Amino acid sequence: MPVEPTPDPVFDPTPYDAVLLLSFGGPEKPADVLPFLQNVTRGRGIPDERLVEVGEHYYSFGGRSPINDQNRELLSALRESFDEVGLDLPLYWGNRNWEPYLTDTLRQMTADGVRRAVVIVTSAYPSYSGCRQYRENLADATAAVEGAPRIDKLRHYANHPGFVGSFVESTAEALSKLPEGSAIAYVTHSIPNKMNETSGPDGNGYVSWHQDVAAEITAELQRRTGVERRTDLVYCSRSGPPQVPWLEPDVNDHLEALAADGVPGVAVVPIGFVSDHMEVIYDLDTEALATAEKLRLPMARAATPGTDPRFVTMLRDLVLERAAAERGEQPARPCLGKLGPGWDDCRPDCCPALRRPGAPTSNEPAAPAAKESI
Ligand SMILES: CC1=C(CCC(=O)O)c2cc3nc(cc4[nH]c(cc5[nH]c(cc1n2)c(C)c5CCC(=O)O)c(CCC(=O)O)c4C)C(CCC(=O)O)=C3C
Ligand SMILES: [Fe+2]
Repeated sequence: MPVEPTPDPVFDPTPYDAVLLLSFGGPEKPADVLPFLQNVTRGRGIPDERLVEVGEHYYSFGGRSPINDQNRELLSALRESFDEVGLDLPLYWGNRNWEPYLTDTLRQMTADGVRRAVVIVTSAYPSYSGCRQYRENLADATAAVEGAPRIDKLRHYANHPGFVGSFVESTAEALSKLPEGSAIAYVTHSIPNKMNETSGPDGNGYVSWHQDVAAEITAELQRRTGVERRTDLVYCSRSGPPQVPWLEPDVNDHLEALAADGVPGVAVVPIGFVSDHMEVIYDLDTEALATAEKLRLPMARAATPGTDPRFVTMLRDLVLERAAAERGEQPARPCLGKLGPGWDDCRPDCCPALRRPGAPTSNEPAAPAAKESI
C-alpha cells in the first residue's frame, strides 16, 4: 500500500469533550423483534410480507441481533485505544432504532455537561440511509433535548487505510481457504437506484465509493500475490416494493452466475458493513452460503472490521484529525483510491431523502416533512 502521511502525533481532543458512537441498533430478545422492525420501517413503504420474512431471520437467531454486543465490544476497544495514549474523553453510545436510543443518550450527555462531541457512525459510505438519515436523527434528538451538545460527524471512512487495510487482511484470509483461481464478490447493502443516484455531493456516491474501495483491496492483494482474479460488486438485503428498482445483482444471483461460468470458488467480502450483524450472519452466512452449497461452489466469507486494531486505531485517528481541523489546523487526511478523503460537513443538498425535500443538514433542526414510501 502507498505510504500514508502519519496522523498528527499530538493526542489533543480540544475542542471535544466527548465521543458518541451512533449505530443502527437491533433487537436483543424475541419480544423486541416486532417493535424494532416497526421502528426501522415506520413510513418507509416496506411490504408486510418482507417484514414477516425479516422477522423470521431474527427469530432464527433466538430473536437477538449481534449488533448491540458488537457495538459494546467496539466501545471497549475504543476505550482501551484512547487510554493507551492518555485520551480521557468519555465515550457514549446511542442507536437509531433500539435501546439505548440516541435521544436518551443525548439527554445523559447533556446532564453530564458535555458541550461539544464528535460522532462516529457505524456506516462508512455516503447515502441517505447510511449518512443523512443518521444526521436527521442527530438533528431531531438535538432539537428534543434542551441544552444538547453541538455534535460533528466524522467524514466517511470507507477509503481510509485503516478500513481498507482491515478488509485486505480478511479477504486474504478468506482466499487462503479457497481453491486457486477463486473470485472475489464484494458485497454491500442494496439501496433503491434512485437513492444511489442522489448519494454524495455529485450523485452516485454510494456505488462509486464502493467501487473505489473494492479496487483498492483488489490492487493490494494483487500487489502481494501477483494473482489476478475476477471481482464484482454485488448486493444483499434488498427490501422495498418489487416495482421499485434497487441496486443489482443480488449476491445469490451472482453466485449462480459464477457457478455457471465455472469459477472454482468465491470469497464473499462484505465491504458495506463494519461488523458481522444480521445482514452478514443471515443474508451472507446463512442464505448466500446455502445458495453456494446448492451450487457446490466453495465460498468463504471475509470478516468485517469489528474490533480489528486497524479499524479501532483509524477511528481514534479520525477523532483527533477532526479535532485538529476544528482548531483551524490542517491535519493529514489519510485516504486511498481515486476519490479523495471524505468531507467533514455534508453539503445541504447531499444525499436527499427520496421524495422528502428540505431535509436538514448536520446541525440544523429537522424540517417537518411527510415521510413517504420509497
Ligand atoms: C445502506 C444501508 C445500511 C448500511 C449502513 C448502516 O449500517 O447504516 C444498512 C444497515 C443495516 N440495516 C439493518 C436492518 C434493516 N434494514 C432495513 C431496511 C433498509 N436498509 C436500507 C439500507 C441500509 N441498511 C434501506 C434503504 C432499507 C429500506 C427501508 C429504509 O429506507 O429504511 C430493515 C427493514 C426490513 C428489511 O430488511 O426490509 C432492517 C431490519 C441493520 C441491523 C442489522 C442487525 O439487526 O443486526 C443494519 C446495520
Ligand atoms: Fe438496512
